[in-house]
Amino acid sequence: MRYKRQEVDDSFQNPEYFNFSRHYFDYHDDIPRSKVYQIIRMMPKGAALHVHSSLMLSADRLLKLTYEEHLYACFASDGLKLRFSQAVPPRPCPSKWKLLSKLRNHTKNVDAFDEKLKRHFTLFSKNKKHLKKDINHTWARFNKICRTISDLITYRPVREKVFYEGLKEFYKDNIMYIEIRSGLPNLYELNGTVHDLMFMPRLYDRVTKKFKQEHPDFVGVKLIVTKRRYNNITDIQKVLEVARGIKRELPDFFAGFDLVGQEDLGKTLLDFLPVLKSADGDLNYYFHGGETNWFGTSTDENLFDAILLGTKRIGHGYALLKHPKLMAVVRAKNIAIEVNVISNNVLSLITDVRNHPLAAYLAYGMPVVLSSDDPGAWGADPLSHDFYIAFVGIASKRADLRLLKQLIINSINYSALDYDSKTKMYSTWTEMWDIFIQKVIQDFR
Ligand SMILES: O=c1[nH]cnc2c1ncn2[C@@H]1O[C@H](CO)[C@@H](O)[C@H]1O
Repeated sequence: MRYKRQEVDDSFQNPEYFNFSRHYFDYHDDIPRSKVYQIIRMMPKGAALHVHSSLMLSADRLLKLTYEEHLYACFASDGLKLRFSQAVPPRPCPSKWKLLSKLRNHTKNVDAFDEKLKRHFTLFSKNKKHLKKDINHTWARFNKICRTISDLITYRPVREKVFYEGLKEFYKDNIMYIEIRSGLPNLYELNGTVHDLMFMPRLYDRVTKKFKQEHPDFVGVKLIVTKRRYNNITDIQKVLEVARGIKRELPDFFAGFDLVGQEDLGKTLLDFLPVLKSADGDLNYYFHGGETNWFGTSTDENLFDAILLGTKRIGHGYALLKHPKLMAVVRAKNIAIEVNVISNNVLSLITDVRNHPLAAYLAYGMPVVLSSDDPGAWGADPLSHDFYIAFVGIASKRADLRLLKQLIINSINYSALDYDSKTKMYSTWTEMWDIFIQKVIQDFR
């Protein structure tokens, strides 16, 4: 049984639906019709502090970029491979590299072709079959998507557009400031030139400055350098050196370092302790920690090491609720938990959003910020969908605008901005908030 459209906001709370699991995918198409959502969309949202830059942009926009010239495609059993090239790419392809423009021209139904292509850019699917599979299966699908998108956007001209367009989508969602996580790939040009690792942060910094010039009320972007946690300790050591280099060259743009990828299957912080510890204070950490629904595993125990290593915030912190002593430490040390509800739902940690520990974190008054992780891959707005699900599906029914306001203030407070920038951002945001409230009163009375 499905709820009626107009009941979408209430349906989370309606006892009639208590027996039905509330997966984000069930609500996805109805969310934009909700009045609460429309208000949240208009709301000035402060900062998005947990976002992977390669998955910021919507699948629709990515699809448009596949219309760029010189794009070759290879449909392989382990996913779609893409490469911009003047001639057939020298990379191996189990089938055959083909120009995407030619494939598209030869198809009878371009819309159907594009719709199918888009499925390689998003985990969102109305087909629930895969929801019955386990976390590792979901992650395997997700990793495929990450690889295909990464292929598309490692081409320098496309990456510039992706980032600019991504900023635009965030700005339109009324976000003023973003902390992006990026693994710094080596970008390439059509003539085969491959850029060094410093090229990406410089490009991001330059595009941000241009965007800021064109949107003076946008506060900016900072970078958290990442490396996948299946790498070995030497790789981590190398990227920490690169991170130090970025910090020296772009001190205002650089925020810190993090490890990414499926935490359950990857290496632990403890595995990298010798190199992470030697960084002693010269780099700020923003570690993922406890992105698991297991208990007593190396993944939830990563939380101990993240905190001992002085992490400024904790990415996800899903398993923190099972560690009351750590909860107390997190509160005492004022370490924000970066909650990404939709991500946890889509990546199979929970099948029903109401079971998210965010409810308890809010009830206990824990320092929480809401973010969206990979909104492009979820078919979600940059922050609005996450705010909507958190507000309507997880927070107390008695919660009101004050909760939303507090979460936004937290996002400013726990950002990597310096004190003066936070103060300035807060005062601009307050003005925007007042205008927003007036508009809500006018439009939704
Ligand atoms: O929820 C998450 N936890 C850990 N890593 C993630 C998550 N979402 C995305 N990434 C990682 O960010 C990179 C983007 O290309 C990928 O390495 C992906 O695994």
